Amino acid sequence: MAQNKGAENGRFSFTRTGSMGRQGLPKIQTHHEATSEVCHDDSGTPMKAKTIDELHSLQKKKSSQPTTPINGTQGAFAAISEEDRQKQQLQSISASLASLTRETGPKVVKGDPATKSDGQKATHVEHHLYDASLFGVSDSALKFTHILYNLSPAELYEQAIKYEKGSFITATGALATLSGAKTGRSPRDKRVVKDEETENELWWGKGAPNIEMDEHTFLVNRERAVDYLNSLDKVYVNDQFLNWDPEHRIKVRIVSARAYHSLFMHNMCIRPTPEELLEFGTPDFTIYNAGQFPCNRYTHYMTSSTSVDLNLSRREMVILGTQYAGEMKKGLFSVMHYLMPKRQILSLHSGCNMGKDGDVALFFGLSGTGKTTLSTDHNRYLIGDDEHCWSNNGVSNIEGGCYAKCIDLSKDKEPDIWNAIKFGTVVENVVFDEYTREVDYSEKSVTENTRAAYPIEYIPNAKIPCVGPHPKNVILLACDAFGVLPPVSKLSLAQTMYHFISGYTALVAGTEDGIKEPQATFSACFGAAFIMMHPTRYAAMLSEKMQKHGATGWLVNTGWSAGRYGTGNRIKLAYTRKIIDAIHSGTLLNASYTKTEVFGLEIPTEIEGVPSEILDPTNTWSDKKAYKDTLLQLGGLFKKNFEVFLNHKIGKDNKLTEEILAAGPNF
Ligand SMILES: Nc1ncnc2c1ncn2[C@@H]1O[C@H](COP(=O)(O)OP(=O)(O)O)[C@@H](O)[C@H]1O
Ligand SMILES: C=C(OP(=O)(O)O)C(=O)O
Ligand SMILES: [Ca+2]
Ligand SMILES: [Mn+2]
Repeated sequence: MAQNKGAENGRFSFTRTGSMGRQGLPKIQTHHEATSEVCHDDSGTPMKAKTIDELHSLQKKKSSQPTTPINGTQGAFAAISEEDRQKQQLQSISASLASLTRETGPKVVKGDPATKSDGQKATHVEHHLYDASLFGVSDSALKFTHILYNLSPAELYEQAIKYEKGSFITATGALATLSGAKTGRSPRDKRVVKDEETENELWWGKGAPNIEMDEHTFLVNRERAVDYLNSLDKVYVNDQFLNWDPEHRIKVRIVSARAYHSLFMHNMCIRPTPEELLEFGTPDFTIYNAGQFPCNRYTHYMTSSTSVDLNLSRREMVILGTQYAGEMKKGLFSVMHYLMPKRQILSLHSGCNMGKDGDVALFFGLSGTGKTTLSTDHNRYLIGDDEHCWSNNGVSNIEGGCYAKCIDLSKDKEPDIWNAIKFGTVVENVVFDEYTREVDYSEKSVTENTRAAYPIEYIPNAKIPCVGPHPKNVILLACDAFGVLPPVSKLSLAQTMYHFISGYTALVAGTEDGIKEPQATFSACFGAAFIMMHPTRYAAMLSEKMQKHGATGWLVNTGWSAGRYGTGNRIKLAYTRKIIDAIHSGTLLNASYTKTEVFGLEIPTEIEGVPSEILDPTNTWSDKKAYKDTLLQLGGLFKKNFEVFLNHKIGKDNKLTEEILAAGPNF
């Protein structure tokens, strides 16, 4: 080891006597008091390793995660040996990957095929439905499928960097990756199996997000995905949880072909402890993500190469032809939108945070309206940014992570999100400097829908466990591209319901395939793409809960002001934050209000930190006639959209239904 103490203490000297000296260059003498002529390059304790392989083996300590048996456990696995437990786990995974038609296969084995010893020594299981000797085997039953089970982020980084083109480590340690041809969700390619159970329970037909497919076609696609996955050398399996409410926790298994997908779900779902993983058993729901492989266009119901198929009775989802990871997260959200209401629990497409005094706020809104940005608030505890449940126990986050948009992300305006983009975080489709690997968040060259997925604990004031008491404020976020909705209005319960059912916003570019510029849209319950039952079912639950717990509804326009998209400008985030602060603190509840025409919205006359003139849109438009025309245009769109809900009852009696109808625009 060099003992160079630096030039300033004069311990090394240049001499002209060394071999280099003959060529005119001085010899650097790196040891101070030379005691012998022999140069030792090593003065520490002798090496334990004799070979480089032995040396490498010293690097790794036996892992405590996730396979350590717990001593003295009372659980179901306490009595069985570690080997048996591993075998049971593999059998469960093998069952997940089994073909529904072939008699044998797959042979699954744990571990990376690249690590020689794993394939030979590790436990492996073979799936037999019948006696294989009677039926003969296919080639697919002869090979091993290696299972990379609940790998750690570091291991997934190594996998991604080694095997997945487009994977890089950014300057802050995040894993940059590409989602391929699809950089947003494909709602038109979503299919839901219509069977005896779902035919009557789900929302079908005009306006519904559920496009039907039959059970048989689902199985065709399932087989396609399973065969594809088994044809690979290795697949990733994540066993994780959804919902922080322990009473209503769901076990999910995600089988995927990419380390990117595995790390994404590691971040987005709730991560089991090693003890919880030991007792995981059979999952409640399984995703087969074969996203690199297209669906077969000759298959019934297929209208493109992409298909995202949900089978609620089988509790399975199949993904073909899209690698956009958001499909998995939002697919599971759809499942929760089915399972939770059946248990009288309201599932919500909303962000959620809590003040120091325990006041909880929900932030409803479609993609890009500000759920993530506004729920991530340095002065409040973050419960979650996107998917929640509201039960008799209060609120709980469904997920274990956040999925933030990062287009134009700035350290100043969104410091907590900025700082969460570090080791472990997946950043999708961002552009970075080739040399420094600094991400350029303003770059849209891959897509406008650039994203960061990080575990919720990367936000410093995350509330763990992610649960809270009943909400006090229900904030409906609309990004109004017409620029006529006021920055904030206080809503009556009937108005809250009207706007909740309408779900108005402008779709901004990116999150859904094909959207290039803001476009007015109505999406019931601020999440029509994910709800499974009729919107009035969720609305009735929301109104019942808001009434019972005395929550106040608000409509916040995070979109345009002083003109529509193109002429006006987006409301400054700093102002929206001040508005939200005033809602949380309670000062806005007691402010003085005036009523707007057409929409009949109560708007405050002043808010601390916000210029009063912007609070009423009539002030900000220079062309008053254009304002009135645009206002009426939007009002007309609302009316037209609401027509399909006119003959649906909400709640127990007709009173609320009538009030809701009257709470829309009047002109
Ligand atoms: N006034 C505003 N309020 C909220 N977000 C704003 C505002 N102005 C610009 N933005 C930007 O809009 C985006 C909102 O996205 P995000 O919070 O991820 O939406 P969601 O979680 O609802 O999909 C962020 O990129 C944010 O920086
Ligand atoms: C991930 C998504 O959620 P959001 O845009 O609401 O954050 C999405 O809609 O694909
Ligand atoms: Ca979000
Ligand atoms: Mn969302």
